[in-house]
Amino acid sequence: MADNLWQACLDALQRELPSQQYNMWVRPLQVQTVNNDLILLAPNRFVLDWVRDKYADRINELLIEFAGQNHPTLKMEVGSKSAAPIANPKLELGNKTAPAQNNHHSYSSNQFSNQGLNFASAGNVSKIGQTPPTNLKSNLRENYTFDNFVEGKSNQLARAAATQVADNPGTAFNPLFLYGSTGLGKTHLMHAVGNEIRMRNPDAKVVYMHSERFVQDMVKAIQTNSIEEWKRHYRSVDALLIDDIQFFAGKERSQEEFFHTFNALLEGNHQVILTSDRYPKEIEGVEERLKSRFGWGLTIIIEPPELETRVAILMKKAQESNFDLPHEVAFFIAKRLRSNVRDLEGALNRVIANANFTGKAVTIDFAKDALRDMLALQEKLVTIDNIQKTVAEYYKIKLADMSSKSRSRSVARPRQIAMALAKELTNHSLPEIGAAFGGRDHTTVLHACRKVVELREKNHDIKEDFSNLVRTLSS
Ligand SMILES: Nc1ncnc2c1ncn2[C@@H]1O[C@H](COP(=O)(O)OP(=O)(O)OP(=O)(O)O)[C@@H](O)[C@H]1O
Repeated sequence: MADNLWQACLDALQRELPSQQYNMWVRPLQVQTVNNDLILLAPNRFVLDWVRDKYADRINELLIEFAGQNHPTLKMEVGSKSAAPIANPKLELGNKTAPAQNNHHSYSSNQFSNQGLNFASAGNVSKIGQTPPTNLKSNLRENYTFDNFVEGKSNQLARAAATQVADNPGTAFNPLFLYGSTGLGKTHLMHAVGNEIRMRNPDAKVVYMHSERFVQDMVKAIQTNSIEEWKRHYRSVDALLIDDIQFFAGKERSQEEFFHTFNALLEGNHQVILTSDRYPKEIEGVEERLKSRFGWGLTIIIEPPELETRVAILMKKAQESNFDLPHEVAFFIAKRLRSNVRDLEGALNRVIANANFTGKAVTIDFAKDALRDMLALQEKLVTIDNIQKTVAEYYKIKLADMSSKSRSRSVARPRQIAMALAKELTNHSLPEIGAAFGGRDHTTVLHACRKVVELREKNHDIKEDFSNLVRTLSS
């Protein structure tokens, strides 16, 4: 009965939530009933807090909807139905038979435990019956940590997933696939996981590698007749981090080797983390079977950071460099440079260098001057014209509808989105934007901007449309 009721809730949540959120937070929950309590068991505190915060209200509504007056009381606890410490093959240390294929949808009792148990054993797995790697360097960049990764809406899920993986390597989400445009922190997060794993278990073999380097290494191994050894080395690591896997495109032999390495690692519950500049299915020139395997764990996008996060990143980076960056200057830079954290960093470094060199006070005018060419480039990239064309194409409406008087929803909504984008992505004033949209009043633009903020909160499709458009326009 409770199972049916929970299943109905699950079905509804699956329809309502973006799949990655559903897979990440809702799917791992187990249900138990005691008297008239419906107890959701979360695998750890982190998931519990998140679900309680974000989804408990909605779950309650669904319970009332499906069970009516006598609906059970919703409770949440950390725990698991199958309390017996089984199910995690990594704990069976002497066992060399391959464990069942890891699948991110099947969570076992101790997969999410924060005890580090899984990992301690993962470290041992590579020592059993295998030659320890001798020539694989970890290549981890120590300065990419969770501590100095600034969290915002755009990267919150990715960061949370990365934290889970660092807590439970090999079992939480395997592989973890992070994708998004260039310079948004994918590499940083990947190293942060690696560093965290190493911090907890200094013996862990964590190897970071750019995919191009992986290919080069493999070619070299073939040339020197050492491919077998090469394979053994890769397959014995506890965590393999491969960056920018879109560079595998067209390299069939490397894909083949990677496919086998990847399977071996997953089967042994060793962690794999991958990044790419696009969604796995969209990577051209990579075999279907490999792409589909990329999606076995958890696939998460990192979006361009919103204004507040951009300001926070600048302030944090300035602080790390012991540079006193006035808040309004950070705000000015963040407002002008929108698409990419790497550019933000570049801008900040330039301001710091100029300030040190000239000894002048750091004001908005100073920053304007120091960043003149960067700002000019950005201005040229995003124009209202461009926004109107892109949005019209995206929604398959006529460009003329951007300025028309039509109030039909199919036209008015895209027009409002285009106005909001113009406000967000250009430096035009509200009256200027109104003028460009068929001579509308600035209050109409303001209304559109507010409406779009509201819609992005409530409506997943619009949220996604908006992000897609920002990405297209900013890249
Ligand atoms: N949220 C963040 N907080 C702090 N620094 C960040 C954040 N996001 C990105 N950065 C910094 O921005 C720079 C670029 O990030 P990174 O190299 O991780 O991007 P990427 O997404 O891997 O890009 P590419 O696809 O080009 O490899 C790095 O120096 C990184 O530290």
